[in-house]
Amino acid sequence: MTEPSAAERAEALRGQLRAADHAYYVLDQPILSDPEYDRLMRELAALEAEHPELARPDSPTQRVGGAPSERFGRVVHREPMLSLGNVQTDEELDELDARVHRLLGLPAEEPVRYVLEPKLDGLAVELVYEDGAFLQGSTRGDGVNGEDVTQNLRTVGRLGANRGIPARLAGAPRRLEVRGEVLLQKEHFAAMNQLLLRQGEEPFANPRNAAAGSLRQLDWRVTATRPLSFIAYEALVPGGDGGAPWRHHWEKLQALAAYGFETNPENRLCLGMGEVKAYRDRMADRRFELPYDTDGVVVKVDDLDWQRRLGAASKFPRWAAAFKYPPQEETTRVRQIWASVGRTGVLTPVVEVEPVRLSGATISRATLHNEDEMRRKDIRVGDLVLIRRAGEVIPEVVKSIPERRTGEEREFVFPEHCPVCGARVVREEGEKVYRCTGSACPAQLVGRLTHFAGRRAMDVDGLGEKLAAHLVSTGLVKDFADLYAVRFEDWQKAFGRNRKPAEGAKPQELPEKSAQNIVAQLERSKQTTLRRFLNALGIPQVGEATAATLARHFGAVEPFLAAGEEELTAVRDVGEETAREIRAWTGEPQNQEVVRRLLAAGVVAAPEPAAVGGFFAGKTVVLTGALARRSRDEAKAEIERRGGKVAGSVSRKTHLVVAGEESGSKLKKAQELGVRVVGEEEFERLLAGGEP
Ligand SMILES: NC(=O)c1ccc[n+]([C@@H]2O[C@H](COP(=O)([O-])OP(=O)(O)OC[C@H]3O[C@@H](n4cnc5c(N)ncnc54)[C@H](O)[C@@H]3O)[C@@H](O)[C@H]2O)c1
Ligand SMILES: [Zn+2]
Repeated sequence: MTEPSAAERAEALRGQLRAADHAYYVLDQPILSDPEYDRLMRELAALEAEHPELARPDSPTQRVGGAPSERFGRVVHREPMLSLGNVQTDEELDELDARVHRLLGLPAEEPVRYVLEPKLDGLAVELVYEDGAFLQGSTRGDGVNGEDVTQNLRTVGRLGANRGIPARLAGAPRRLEVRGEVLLQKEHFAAMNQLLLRQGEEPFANPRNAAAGSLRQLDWRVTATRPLSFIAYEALVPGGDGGAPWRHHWEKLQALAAYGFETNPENRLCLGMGEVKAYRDRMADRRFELPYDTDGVVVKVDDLDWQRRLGAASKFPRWAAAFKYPPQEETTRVRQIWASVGRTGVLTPVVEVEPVRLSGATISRATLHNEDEMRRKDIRVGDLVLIRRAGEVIPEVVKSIPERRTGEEREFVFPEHCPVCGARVVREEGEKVYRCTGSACPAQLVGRLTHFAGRRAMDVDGLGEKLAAHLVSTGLVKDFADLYAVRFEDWQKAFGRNRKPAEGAKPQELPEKSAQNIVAQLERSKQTTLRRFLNALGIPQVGEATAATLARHFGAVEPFLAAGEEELTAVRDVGEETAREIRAWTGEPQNQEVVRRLLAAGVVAAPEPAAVGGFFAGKTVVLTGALARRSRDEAKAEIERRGGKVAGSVSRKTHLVVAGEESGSKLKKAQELGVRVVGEEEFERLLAGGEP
């Protein structure tokens, strides 16, 4: 086969991009991930730059958005609605700043004033007001021709999602064109998808598509049922901004708020690139805390006269650009699906995917919560799927892309028998999940053991799934208490199996060392807190939070074991069902016996110590880059639980910087200021109470 010529490749890329544009802008159901789309776009732009004879005025590199759908009336934008150029690195940001200086003839040392705004991940609309009244509203469309969605827009904000789109403005110029983003807040998105599911309709892949799909309805009454919000970020007056009462973008934003629009409280004025970068870092840290999705920050030259002088190049203004975050979504292929059996016997589909980079980490597994979800999303082995990671550690499988199937894909069938113990698998009436019915299922026991040893439970480092599986399969461990009775030579054997000794090491040295290690870990784990201990037991309905409540209430193991249903119900935040489940567990003589043996082995479950005096107490910590073991939120919660504070940017007041994968400018800053920097391993050690 011969390589396609540049002309053929360019044509193929244009075809792919046009199809993707149609799916994304017109149908609101994308068939590519954003990074895939961006890669194709960059390839095409590079080809066209290298071979100018291949450039076409109608190429996707030259055009904004997609063609407006024929289903809507047409609105011609008086001023075209442009896209935003992309910058991805510090160097590109500096280039942007240098270009602004050059084009305006400013001295290099004079800092430019920029307005920084979160890049909202919704869809852009334009609203026309005359004499203060809302006249017409439209989508961006192809930048010049938008879709008339006036009626639909009138309903935005009616459900109280935010102020929405005001019907009348206070004190606005005679004709005013307002631009901004229609979006769905994350919680509204989740609730809306739930509702769509219950009605048997197709849920949306992400809040952006949901906002676009909700607004671009033929029947405005459907739009009215969707909790859409609007945030304004641009205002134009015919005759140039000369006819308008403002000279700076920042003033425009203030004016928009005064007219009655919601503007973004996160917007900031920044002087020079140092402040621009600091803002970007701060927002990157906080992005998952914001109530809506953002996919970057937008940098805009503040001075409107300068904006005019800078103008635009094809589809991008030269006075603004978007700094995009690492992608949250990617497409990848499903290699395999299998059912994993958890500690409560629930079978969960585990989806193994071809490894991809996602918000700063390499991903090879994704979750589907249960069979219903797998069927609904129609995920098959061999499928290309869209996966999404929004703050959590393991990403979620969002959808399959049936448009890109080859016919080789296979559906995954849930086994009728437990893949581990062979017992029957049942799905009870009204239950969403399949469960292994084996009362002595080793997989369940392995699940319970790893939970018991988990970081938030007894915290036995090194007792993972593999080791637990070995202990169970050899019969060494039948319950938690057995763990503390395993003999040293059995640990050695456990570590010796299937292992090649390390290069240069004497045989047996490695297993011996590992055995010493685990014994030390187990010994250490005996000094624990009641909260951790109760969590470790894996009592149905008792997670970390309930364990903490119970620990506070009872203060010791014995009164907890003795408590009847009524007393348990009286504990704050413990409902009747939970109380019943707890009592059923503690009422089981076998369970009582295991607890007694644990205590006899030397486990001491003390009441929670006050959080003072630990390493993190009173310290300010900055997190940067992606951590592999915890989400940002979890890491933050752990630090706060120990009396520390998490800040967004590095300063002289910072005590510690935790640097995960792909940490950037904050790491540099910390090194400049001489702030202590630790990696993930060290951070975990400090959290576990290790010596600083
Ligand atoms: N997955 C796909 O198949 C597919 C198809 C087409 C486009 N896309 C995605 O869309 C991108 C191109 O879309 P685009 O042209 O809309 O560019 P863009 O989304 O990169 O940037 C322009 C848009 O940013 C938005 N925006 C958000 N906050 C803003 C603020 N504070 N100020 C100004 N504007 C703000 C506006 O809607 C504006 O139209 C691609 O890079 C790709 O990621 C994906
Ligand atoms: Zn089983």
